[in-house]
Amino acid sequence: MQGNFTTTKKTSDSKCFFSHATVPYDLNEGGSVYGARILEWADNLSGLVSIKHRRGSVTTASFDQFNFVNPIELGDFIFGEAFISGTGDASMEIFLKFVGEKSVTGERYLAAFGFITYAAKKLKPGEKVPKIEGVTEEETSIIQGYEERKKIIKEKIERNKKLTQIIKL
Ligand SMILES: CC(=O)SCCNC(=O)CCNC(=O)[C@H](O)C(C)(C)COP(=O)(O)OP(=O)(O)OC[C@H]1O[C@@H](n2cnc3c(N)ncnc32)[C@H](O)[C@@H]1OP(=O)(O)O
Repeated sequence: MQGNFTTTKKTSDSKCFFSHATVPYDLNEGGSVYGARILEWADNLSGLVSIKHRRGSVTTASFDQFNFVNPIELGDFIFGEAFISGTGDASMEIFLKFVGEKSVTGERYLAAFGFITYAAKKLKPGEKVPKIEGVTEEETSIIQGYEERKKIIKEKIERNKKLTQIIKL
């Protein structure tokens, strides 16, 4: 039986936050936070957001873009924030930012930001993931760019089909 499951949810329904004081375990040999640590936090945070948005199982489909803007030093605080920035039929795009903060002075800087796509698993026939509506000006503005980003993602998926045929196993 087919049904119309489409609803709209607000970014505030699924937005998630991360906070952490950097410790030696987080560092690379150069003394700043290891990029892969930030990617792990990012994937974890996006997983929470996408599960809360669809209230069902999900999987990471792609790190569409991730930008390391400023290094995070030992002792700095790091604050992450992630929200749904666009939805397709089965996919959810999550925007993330990580802001560093000097623990003593409170000076803040943009450490990293990016977009990750998650895909909903086990959708019922006719079911789509809920659409998204921004609450803050920042969220609404980022959501407005979704259609343009989705176009680039579709082109990438088509290019990847050719690439996967030539990648040797
Ligand atoms: C949280 C974790 O640790 S998960 C572990 C890491 N992730 C994995 O192991 C996932 C492995 N990959 C897979 O299972 C599959 O490739 C999937 C589920 C991601 C995609 O499978 P597909 O058969 O391509 O599914 P399908 O074509 O229906 O795509 C589902 C949605 O994902 C989107 N999608 C698929 N591949 C990509 C990609 N590379 N980049 C961005 N979006 C993608 C599609 O556009 C589609 O979105 P839409 O319906 O909103 O247009």
